[in-house]
Amino acid sequence: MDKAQQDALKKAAGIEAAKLVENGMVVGLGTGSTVRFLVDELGRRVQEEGLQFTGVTTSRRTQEQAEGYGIKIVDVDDVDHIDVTIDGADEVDKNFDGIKGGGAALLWEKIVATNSNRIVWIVDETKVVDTIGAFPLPVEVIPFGAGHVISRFKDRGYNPVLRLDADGQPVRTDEKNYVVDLHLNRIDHPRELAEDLINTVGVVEHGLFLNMVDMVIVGDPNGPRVMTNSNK
Ligand SMILES: O=C(CO)[C@H](O)[C@H](O)COP(=O)(O)O
Repeated sequence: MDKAQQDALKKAAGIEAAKLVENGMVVGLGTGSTVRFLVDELGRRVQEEGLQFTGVTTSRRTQEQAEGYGIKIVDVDDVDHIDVTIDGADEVDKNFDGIKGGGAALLWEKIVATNSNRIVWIVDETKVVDTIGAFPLPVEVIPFGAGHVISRFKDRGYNPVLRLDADGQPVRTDEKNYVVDLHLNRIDHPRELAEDLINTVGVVEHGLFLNMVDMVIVGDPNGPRVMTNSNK
C-alpha cells in the first residue's frame, strides 16, 4: 500500500472517530499523523457546527494544531476526568495489546490514557497484526545514564537503537527525555517484557499498551470498521 492510500485510510478512521465527540465532553487527543486528521475534523465541527468540548493533548504538536482551530485545551491536571481519549497506534493485535510511541509521545499518551474513561485508537489496516513487535518498541529513557541503560538492553538481546533526529541529535520528548527503540521483530511475552522494562532504572515508560484500549477504529478500503474489546 502506498502512502497516499494509507493516508486515505487514516483520514477515514479519524473522521469516523470524530463522531464520538459530543458537546461538553472532556476529550484526550493523541499524537501522530492519524490524529492530525481527527483534529482537522474536530476543528471543522467546532467551526461549522458549533461543537464545544475541552481537549487534553498528549503532545505540544497536537496542542498547537487544536488551538489553531479554537479548541479549548487544558492541562491534564486541570480536569477531574477524561470522557474519551482518541489516539493512534503503531501496532495492535487481536488481544488488544499494542505498541505506541512512534511519534515519541508515549509517556504523555500513557498518562492521558490511564486517566480516561474510554480509550479509542484510530489506525489504518496495516497496523492490525497477529503478533506485535515488528514495529520497533519505543522506550522513553532519562538522558542521565542513558548509555548504561542501552548497554543493559543490549545484554538482554533487545537490539536497542537511540532515536536520532535529521541532524543526528537524540530525539527529545516533550519531557526532554530520549527514546530508545528496541528492534525485537516479535514480542511473544509482552507482559514479562513490560515488567522488565519498567523495572530498569532510568526507564520512564515504554510503548507497550497492553489491553488498555476499548475500541479500535480501523481504516479499511471497504470503509472504517470497529474492533471492540470485551475483555477489559
Ligand atoms: O504513538 C504515537 C505517537 O507517540 C502515534 O499514535 C503512533 O506512532 C501512530 O502514529 P501515526 O498515526 O502517525 O501512524
